[in-house]
Amino acid sequence: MTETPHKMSARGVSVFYGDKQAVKDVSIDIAMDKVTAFIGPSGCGKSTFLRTLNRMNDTIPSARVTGDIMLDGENIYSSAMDVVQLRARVGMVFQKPNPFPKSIYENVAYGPRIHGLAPSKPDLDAIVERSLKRAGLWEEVKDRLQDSGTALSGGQQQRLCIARAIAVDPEVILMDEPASALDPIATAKIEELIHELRGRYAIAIVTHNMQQAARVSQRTAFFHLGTLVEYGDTDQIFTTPREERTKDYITGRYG
Ligand SMILES: Nc1ncnc2c1ncn2[C@@H]1O[C@H](COP(=O)(O)OP(=O)(O)OP(=O)(O)O)[C@@H](O)[C@H]1O
Repeated sequence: MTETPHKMSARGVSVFYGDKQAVKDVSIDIAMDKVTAFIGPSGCGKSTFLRTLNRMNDTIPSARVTGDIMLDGENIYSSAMDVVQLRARVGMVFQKPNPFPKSIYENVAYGPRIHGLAPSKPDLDAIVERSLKRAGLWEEVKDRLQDSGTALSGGQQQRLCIARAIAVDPEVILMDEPASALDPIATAKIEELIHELRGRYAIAIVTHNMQQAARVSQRTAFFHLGTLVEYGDTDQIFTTPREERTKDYITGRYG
């Protein structure tokens, strides 16, 4: 695999829901300047693993995580870690767009305001504009910032959610099947956006869609039955997988 600086490192991570183990002893490094795709058949644990990276599983009462996850060398599961701060540094975009039932402006302004990132109204306006521009939505909404975020199309709502994540200046963006609820045109826009965001943020994306993984990522991790079977450069995983199970999956033998 090509050498590159790491942003996050997981070591020996397991996740349990009650007695059931959903993720088994996963160790992986998430590159600073690349898009990492998590692929694998339904139920293999890829979303569960993604959620360990910003402690989103903390919100599920039956979930228990063991192992270590470091963000710039700092253990995110240590008691010293402020989870609210962590989720600003490691933002998340979900499968179903989930804007707040508030204006487009407020959706983006809320995070920077509560994190104290904008001392004045002009500062906040500038953050909102910059975030919407980076999310490729500004031109479509600049004249109606006070309209409700929920009145936008599905694809626009998802880009609004990306703008909301960007607004608090994250270091990592996690995306859990961000385009699976969208039509092909909206999906293509999200994929283009992922290309544009690469380099500025470390990005990890769960996708069911292997073509999408091949298009948007530089690294691919293949999960099966809770284990990380193979991790490598996307080109290698899709052309010369080392593991039989990876080959079976990418050639469509199961999943
Ligand atoms: N909140 C939960 N409570 C109990 N079990 C769960 C919960 N969420 C997921 N699981 C179980 O953990 C396993 C892994 O699920 P997960 O959603 O992480 O897989 P996935 O690979 O992302 O699948 P999919 O692509 O279908 O979302 C599955 O067996 C699933 O049923």
